Amino acid sequence: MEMENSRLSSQPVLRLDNVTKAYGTNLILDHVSFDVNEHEVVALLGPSGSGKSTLMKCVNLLEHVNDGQIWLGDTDITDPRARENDIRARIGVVFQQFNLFPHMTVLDNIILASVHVLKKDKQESIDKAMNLLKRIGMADKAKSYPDRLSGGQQQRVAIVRALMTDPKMLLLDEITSALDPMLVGEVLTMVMELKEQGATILMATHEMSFAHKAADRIVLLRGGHIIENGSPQEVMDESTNPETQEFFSYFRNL
Ligand SMILES: Nc1ncnc2c1ncn2[C@@H]1O[C@H](COP(=O)(O)OP(=O)(O)OP(=O)(O)O)[C@@H](O)[C@H]1O
Repeated sequence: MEMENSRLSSQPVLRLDNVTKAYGTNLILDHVSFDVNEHEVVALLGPSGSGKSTLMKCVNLLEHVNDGQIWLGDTDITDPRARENDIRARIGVVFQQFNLFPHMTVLDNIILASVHVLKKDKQESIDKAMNLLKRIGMADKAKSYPDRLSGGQQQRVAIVRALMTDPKMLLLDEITSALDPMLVGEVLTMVMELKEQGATILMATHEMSFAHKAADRIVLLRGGHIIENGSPQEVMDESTNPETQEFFSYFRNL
């Protein structure tokens, strides 16, 4: 029994095991394996078209893998018997485009899944949402509609919404890419605060200096393969792999 417990406690929150994904004959992810451990922030980097979004979609069950497994704790979420709603509640997802419903207030957007999918008590959900909004200084926007908010505020509301189900981890897919550069900072500050509070995060990003500062580990994807998996220092500063150097020099020269 003790053995069993120690095995469970060292289990990663997310494990990709030889994940392979093709669109038709176009192989996008070729036996991709890596872990995200508890309280770890992992930045998924790679050139445009390298498969970052596809990988994120496979983890969020928006796409099916062709081969390999994705484990969320001890659940194989690629198993067709896995319950999609249960899994989605355990992973908080934020995408590049703010996906708030325009016809609903900020508060209604935030409590929607909690009340209608998880069937939580409405008042409890409202209290929780208001607490989260207070923490990011946006309680006064609860009754506003999304189009009255800046892009940065909308994205922070989307993060709050993702936190409502107390997910095991957050999946952040290019969450600052559609933002005016002036508004990127406030969203990244919120991600940094979540890291400091111990959140487990997998984020695809083009913000290299943020990845260097915030990530515990960098996973670099190229041509459907992981070519690096190490600390920001190892991967971004010290790697001698020419493909890695070429990728980061492109960003340094921007
Ligand atoms: N639904 C789809 N059907 C067919 N091909 C697709 C589909 N979605 C993505 N692709 C292809 O898969 C490859 C990887 O795309 P993906 O969006 O995952 O890359 P990415 O690394 O996220 O790129 P970016 O940094 O530009 O967002 C691309 O060649 C893309 O054209």
